[in-house]
Amino acid sequence: MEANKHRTGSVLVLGAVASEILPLVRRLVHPHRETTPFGTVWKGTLEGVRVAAAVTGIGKVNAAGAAVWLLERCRPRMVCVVGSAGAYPGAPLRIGDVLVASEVQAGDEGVWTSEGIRSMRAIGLALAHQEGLPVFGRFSLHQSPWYRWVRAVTPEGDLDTFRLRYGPLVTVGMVSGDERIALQRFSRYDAWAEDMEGSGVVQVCLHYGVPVLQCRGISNWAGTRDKARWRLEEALAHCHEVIQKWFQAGLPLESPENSIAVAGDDQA
Ligand SMILES: O=C(O)c1cccc(C(=O)CC[C@H]2O[C@@H](n3cnc4c(=O)[nH]cnc43)[C@H](O)[C@@H]2O)c1
Repeated sequence: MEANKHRTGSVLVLGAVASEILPLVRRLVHPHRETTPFGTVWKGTLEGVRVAAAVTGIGKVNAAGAAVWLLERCRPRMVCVVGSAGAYPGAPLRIGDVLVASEVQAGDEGVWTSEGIRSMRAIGLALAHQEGLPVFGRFSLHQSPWYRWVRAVTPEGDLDTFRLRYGPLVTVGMVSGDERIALQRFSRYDAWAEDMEGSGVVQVCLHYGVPVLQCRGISNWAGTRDKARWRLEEALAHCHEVIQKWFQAGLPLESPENSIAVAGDDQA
């Protein structure tokens, strides 16, 4: 609490379904609930930081729509997407790990011909622009001061019961339905895990110039449809453990750039 006593600005946290957001809502001081066209948003404070925590609905259209609606109204200093993801077999992840996205790919966009799939970059169509430069299907997050700050306060490695990893995610409209598709996607995208919302939110945030992070607990192997083999609750609990550490470390809402060295020193 002390670290954030004089902080201004708010953080917008987005999750597709209630179970991805409620662990955070339970920690909010004086939560106030509102309804949006996309779902519910709770507003309150956490560790002295104003937070809007919203359920968006599944898929990138719902997530992007909710992001626009809330960005317009809440004007947050930064956005954080939370939830679960399916790890690709072969990726350096275990079920229960937490993956913070170093980049998010828009996995559905491109051209699909009989000869194969061509990416947005290959066909020269930009999805957005950043500092005047075209951004195709890969949104890189690792250059942002926020990403560097979270890496400093929660370094990659073993925590008590799981591992925290920083690496690439891909967002897809159709989830991998079997291991063959999951393996194909692992080699096509060079991503470690897939989700269904991330790129939609990241793309919207790029248009608004608002920094964004994505933190997901690995609940399953992509391609595994049998929910009995998923560890959703555990993955979400671990994801929220990581987010909680960021709040406790005093999210640097004004200037993450100036706080990186300090955060790094804290880990020494
Ligand atoms: O019914 C299925 O076969 C099936 C397979 C994968 C995912 C689902 C979902 O309903 C996912 C909902 C939710 O969770 C995220 N998520 C978690 N694991 C995965 C995955 O392996 N592939 C894609 N998304 C995943 C996703 O972001 C959704 O919000 C159903």
